[in-house]
Amino acid sequence: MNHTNRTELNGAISPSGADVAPKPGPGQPRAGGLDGIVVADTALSEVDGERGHLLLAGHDLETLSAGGDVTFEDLCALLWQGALPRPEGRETLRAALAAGRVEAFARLDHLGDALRAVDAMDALRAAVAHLAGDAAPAAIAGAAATFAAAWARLRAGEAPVAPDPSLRQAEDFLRMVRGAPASDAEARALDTYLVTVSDHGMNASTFTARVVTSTGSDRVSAVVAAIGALKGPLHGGAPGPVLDMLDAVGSAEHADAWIAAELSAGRRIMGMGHRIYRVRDPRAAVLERAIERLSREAHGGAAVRLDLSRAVEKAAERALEVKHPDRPLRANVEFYTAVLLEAVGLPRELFSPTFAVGRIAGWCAHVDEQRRTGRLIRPNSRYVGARPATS
Ligand SMILES: CC(=O)SCCNC(=O)CCNC(=O)[C@H](O)C(C)(C)COP(=O)(O)OP(=O)(O)OC[C@H]1O[C@@H](n2cnc3c(N)ncnc32)[C@H](O)[C@@H]1OP(=O)(O)O
Ligand SMILES: O=C([O-])CC(=O)C(=O)O
Repeated sequence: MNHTNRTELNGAISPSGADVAPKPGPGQPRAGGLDGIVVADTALSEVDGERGHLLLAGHDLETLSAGGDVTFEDLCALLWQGALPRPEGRETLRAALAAGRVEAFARLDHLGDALRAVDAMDALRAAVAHLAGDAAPAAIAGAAATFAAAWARLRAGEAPVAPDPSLRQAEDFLRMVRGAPASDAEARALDTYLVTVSDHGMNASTFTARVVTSTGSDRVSAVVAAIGALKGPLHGGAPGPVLDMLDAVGSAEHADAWIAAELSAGRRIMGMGHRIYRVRDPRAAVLERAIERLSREAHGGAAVRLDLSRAVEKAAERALEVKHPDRPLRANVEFYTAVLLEAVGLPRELFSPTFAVGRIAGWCAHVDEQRRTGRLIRPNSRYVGARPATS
């Protein structure tokens, strides 16, 4: 490792190269998390953590999502082909994702016990692993929606619902999970969610997909590994626990006491904090607006949840500011993910797989970009174990 790289690694190794890990000062990154290290050039997304902006392939997320009519298919075109589609391109992608769902449904009886896993992310990981290694992005994305929905049906003791290839991914996913058509307002809210989580710089699961790709491995291996990374509670596993938290708090007047008890027990508040954002995650506001829109158009119940979540968010912000005055810990995307996905009628066990259904768009785009522009990703480690005794 050269001198520059030594200092880049979070200051974990001193500029002199000595094996000393200096204790980080207040607000300084700690060792081991690769904070601040650029591992790839990408044209897919930019996360501005200081100002709270997310750019998706040249489009500001807030602008992209403002009308609530950009679909997951549009976003796939943007990330996979570089531009939002014209109407006929939209139709091509809709058909490709629908074909992926239909092919996956035909495979359901050939997945061994994959869909009998107790955990939905275990099931999704095992089921996606059955796809052919270099399956096309739309085939993987469509299959993920079918597998996740089939898992939920089997878990509820019901038969999986066959896809309807005339529908777009968001409306068919809701239909396959719930066994009844979704309203237009619900499908549009889910589209906004899938678009919002589709890509996010070098997050842990995307990095995982790029590392796997960098070895020359195939697309499905990269996506399977990424699903494993997304599963963890510090990444895509947070929204289910956010809903558990809202249930446990119950009403706004209990929020401060509940948050204080969690923090004094040494637990983290799910849906709060972020590696990159030092302000509120801009996606939280986008999802909040989508929930408001949905509650105006269809679900009055979502408004009640929204009020409670805002109260809990404020209580968490206040308590975390006292506990970590040097480290802004604000709401991240997972906080309002929980409220939105509940409002469109998805069970909480399916929140992380639904995140994966959206993020697969980004993973597949990164796999292709890594193939085009990257090289083997292989950082260094520093040995701190025993050495043979010298005579
Ligand atoms: C899609 C996504 O992946 S968004 C993230 C979803 N995950 C969550 O919401 C889980 C809760 N949040 C967290 O655990 C963190 O904020 C993370 C993992 C998201 C980012 O963490 P990092 O940048 O690695 O910060 P790190 O883990 O170093 O934490 C810094 C300090 O803040 C504290 N902290 C960070 N987040 C939280 C939180 N949500 N609640 C309580 N304390 C927190 C840590 O305990 C640590 O305190 P210490 O210095 O006293 O040990
Ligand atoms: O960027 C991150 O580290 C986590 C995140 O918010 C995401 O993957 O959407």
